[in-house]
Amino acid sequence: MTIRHDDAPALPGDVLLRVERLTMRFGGLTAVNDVSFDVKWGEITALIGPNGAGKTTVFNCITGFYKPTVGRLTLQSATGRFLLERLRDHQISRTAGVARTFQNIRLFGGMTVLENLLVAQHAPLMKASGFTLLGVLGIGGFGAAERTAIDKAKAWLERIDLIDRADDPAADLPYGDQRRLEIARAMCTDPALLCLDEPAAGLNPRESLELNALLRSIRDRDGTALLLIEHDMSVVMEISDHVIVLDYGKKISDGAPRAVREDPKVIAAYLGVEDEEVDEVEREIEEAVS
Ligand SMILES: Nc1ncnc2c1ncn2[C@@H]1O[C@H](COP(=O)(O)OP(=O)(O)OP(=O)(O)O)[C@@H](O)[C@H]1O
Repeated sequence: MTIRHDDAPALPGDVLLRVERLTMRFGGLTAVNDVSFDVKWGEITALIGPNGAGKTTVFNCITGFYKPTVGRLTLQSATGRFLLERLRDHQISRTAGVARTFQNIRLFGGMTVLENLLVAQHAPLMKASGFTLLGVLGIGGFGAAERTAIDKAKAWLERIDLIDRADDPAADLPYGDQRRLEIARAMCTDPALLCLDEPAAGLNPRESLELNALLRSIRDRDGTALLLIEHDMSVVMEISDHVIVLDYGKKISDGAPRAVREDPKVIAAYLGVEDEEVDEVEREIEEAVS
């Protein structure tokens, strides 16, 4: 069945995902409150904010883990226009082309590094088999599809410098390598949008630099847009093109990294000051920069 939502309004050509008035309530708690933003093609967009600000909840709404209480999530890619809030999570990943990684690494630790990248390509392989045993045994296009899958997996292992570890169990890799493998696994599905939940968490400075290089190359070489939640401000400021800041479920700032970093509302949120003290923070910043 082809899923397309042609009744959704067209987005400007440079916008891949438009989040409009997104609200998510859990009983009496409003975790995300009337949040709107765009994710553009060819950009790395960072979603930041203090603990409990609602970042993961926004991710869970975009990727279909939660059904938003209110809001429209329009994704417009080469394969069509989709209203994500109407889709189930597997449709969002397979049909709309949204891939994600989690805060905690979720590789198949007992499988080899190569197998982890082949499992990610399960859907096209099964399609090539015609979902029949004869298909899997090589009648029809399965053999060619399998070779394509292996070639793609190997190309990604070359790119993340893990080709020499292809036959080792994924669990034996150092933490930073597991992170990059998880990202490569997500990229094996050829996503239009890659959502990364705290990709730099737990990395040492060298691993963090390798991660930055990988994320930039995904943006520049693969043309995949990235949306990431990140607490490490050096990573956010270094690689993001666009930053959105949440605090208590509301968007408080949205713009280029430098502008957001100097926004008094953002500084106040991170310092944990009350709303009425924001003016004071603003004055202090102005005095400091003048
Ligand atoms: N399934 C849920 N049921 C009830 N409350 C939830 C649920 N998921 C999240 N929350 C609440 O929603 C609020 C926002 O949580 P969320 O995890 O989205 O924040 P976050 O910005 O990702 O935080 P962190 O940086 O600590 O991961 C929190 O108060 C959290 O306790």
